[in-house]
Amino acid sequence: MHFVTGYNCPIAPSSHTSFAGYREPFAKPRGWLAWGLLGVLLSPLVVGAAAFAFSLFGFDEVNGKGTVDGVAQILSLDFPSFASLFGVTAVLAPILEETVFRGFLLTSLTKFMPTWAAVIASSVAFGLAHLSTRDLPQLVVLGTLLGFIYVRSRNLLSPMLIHGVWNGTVLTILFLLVQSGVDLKELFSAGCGTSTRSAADLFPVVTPTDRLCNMRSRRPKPISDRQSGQAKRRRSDDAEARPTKRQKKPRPALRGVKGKPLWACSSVVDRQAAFALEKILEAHRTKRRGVSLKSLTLGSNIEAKKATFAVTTESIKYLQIIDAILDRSQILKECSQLARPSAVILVYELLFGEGVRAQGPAERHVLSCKDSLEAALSKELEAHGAEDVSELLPATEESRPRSVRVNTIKVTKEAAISRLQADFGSLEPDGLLDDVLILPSSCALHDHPWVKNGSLILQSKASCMPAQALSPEPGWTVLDCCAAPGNKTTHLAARLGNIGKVIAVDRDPVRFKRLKDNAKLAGATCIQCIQDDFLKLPLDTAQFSSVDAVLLDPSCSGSGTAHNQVDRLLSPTDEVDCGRLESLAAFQEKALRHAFKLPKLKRLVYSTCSSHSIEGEEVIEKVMPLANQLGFHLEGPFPSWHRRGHKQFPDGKLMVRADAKLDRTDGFFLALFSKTDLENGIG
Ligand SMILES: C[S@@+](CC[C@H](N)C(=O)[O-])C[C@H]1O[C@@H](n2cnc3c(N)ncnc32)[C@H](O)[C@@H]1O
Repeated sequence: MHFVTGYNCPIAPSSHTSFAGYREPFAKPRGWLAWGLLGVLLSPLVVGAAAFAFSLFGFDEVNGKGTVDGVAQILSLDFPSFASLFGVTAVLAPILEETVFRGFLLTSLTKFMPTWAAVIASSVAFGLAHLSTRDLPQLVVLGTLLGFIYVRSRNLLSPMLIHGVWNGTVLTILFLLVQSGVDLKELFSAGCGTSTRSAADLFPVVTPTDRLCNMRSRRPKPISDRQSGQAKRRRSDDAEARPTKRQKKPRPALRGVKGKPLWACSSVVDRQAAFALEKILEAHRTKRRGVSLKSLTLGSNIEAKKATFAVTTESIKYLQIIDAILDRSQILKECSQLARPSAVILVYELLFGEGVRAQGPAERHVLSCKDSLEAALSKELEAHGAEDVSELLPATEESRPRSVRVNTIKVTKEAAISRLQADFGSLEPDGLLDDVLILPSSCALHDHPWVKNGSLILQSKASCMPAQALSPEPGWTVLDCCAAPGNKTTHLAARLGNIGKVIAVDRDPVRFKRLKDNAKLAGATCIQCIQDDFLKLPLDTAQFSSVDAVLLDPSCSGSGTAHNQVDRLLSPTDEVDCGRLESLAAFQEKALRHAFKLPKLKRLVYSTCSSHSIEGEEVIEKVMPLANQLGFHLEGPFPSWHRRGHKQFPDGKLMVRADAKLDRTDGFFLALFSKTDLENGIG
């Protein structure tokens, strides 16, 4: 019997006598089933043994997408979808791939090489065609088994049967996992070294539908139905969420108890919030710095950013009381598969948020404990003599207006005003800063198309002060000494009209990448990025002799932006780490002294988002003698701005401050040095 013309390639006479029989893919009608069943039995053993052997050589550490990952992205509880996916992976793919790789390729290769070599070569091609480095070794082994069975049975039905049973079994296992509440996307993104990862390695779904699945997975996933008005906002947030490039999902820590995978929240927002909460609590526990609520909830890989941010911050606000409720109700003791962060989020949703729907096992468990959770809440209120839960919440600051900087390299201020007015209704230009617009706090700007294309920059009003204070002239060369992520750098470029040069320096590789990306997004072609330690730059050499102005915005305690920091919510005390402040201040002074080495320097702005004078006025006062000696004086920028440096410092009135609470922006400090024009006697 001949198969589809074209796949049944006529084989030219060859020196390898054993191939003649493969001209007909179903040449041997009898015995194919026995070979097929033998292959079905052998395949898990052979592939499993191979996976184990490869892991001994470290192959299991290879990263990248596995063939099951794509399937995991789209597999749902919906049976018709599963049935059609089953048809593609367990029936169509085996027929097509066995026809191509065994019926055609293997057979054709036997013309040029011994049969065993053709089996291996076709298996390598089979493995490579799946475009998965991670699964390549197992795919080649599986392909070899399929080729061997084909050679022995001389009937393409045998490898088709094995291939179909393999894919069908893997898909069914995945489906059963989904049904038992396991989130496959999280399971397979859990990183190297977990048992789930090796399970995925062991069972690659062998089908080109992976690519189809990967393509489909880039579409945003619809969020669960919710009833309230806020729920509608969330749904629209999710609908807006367009995953950028490849969606990088947050990787939750899978801490299976007794080998059981943990339940994830079913809704994207709750799942992301639980992940953010886990990371924040971990960082708080270990006193690790650099974990930001914003990047965990508003980063480019996050779907429905605003809702995720809201649920995470609200849960943190309620954390103490939710912890007490969890302990009183003991609902975590009864269930080892519900991790505490997910429980916190779901209890928040159930008791204080929008409610919980019985979508998955985590939700179902929390709902089944509703009575005991409510009883625990009542007892907690009673214990504190509180009438309402609001009496137990930490005091939080009122929400601030949003400020946005118009990137004048890309759009005019007028165009930005009319666009934002059309989108949000009310807004007002800032009275002090030329290119800053102030919008109501309710405006969701993170996903705005003009923010995404770099026409608008989300930047606090205070953080826009330094570039305007420095006011470099078009054609100048400006050195931004501690530049990343580049908010002020791109602002400088805009103030230059993109004419001249901004040399942007940062030593942190991760932040440096963001600096470069932000410069590109802003269309600021006059920015030259240098990844280096600013303190090591030879500023007194010819290389920097063209620098006219400096912006020094060094690392600081960030105490002025503490209202954005979760630490405040987690332990709302005003504890100050004096040792850290002193070492930051020492670096700031050193950096400032270093900047004054520039031979042609005319203007220098020093700024920090700190409310501590040790990082502001004190640094300036210490460097003042050197500055005076070099012919610099303090200029008082923004004379109409009321908040100046602390009064106890003689030059305080020439410095600028912003107070986080009173000025409803970041707490900030700024000082401007200007070269005294000795010739004209202007000082
Ligand atoms: C406050 S942030 C700068 C924020 C930036 N000006 C902006 O507006 O986007 C301080 C930066 O200084 C960088 N930094 C700290 N020490 C440095 C050094 N010795 N050399 C260069 N960069 C440094 C940090 O990596 C960090 O990105």
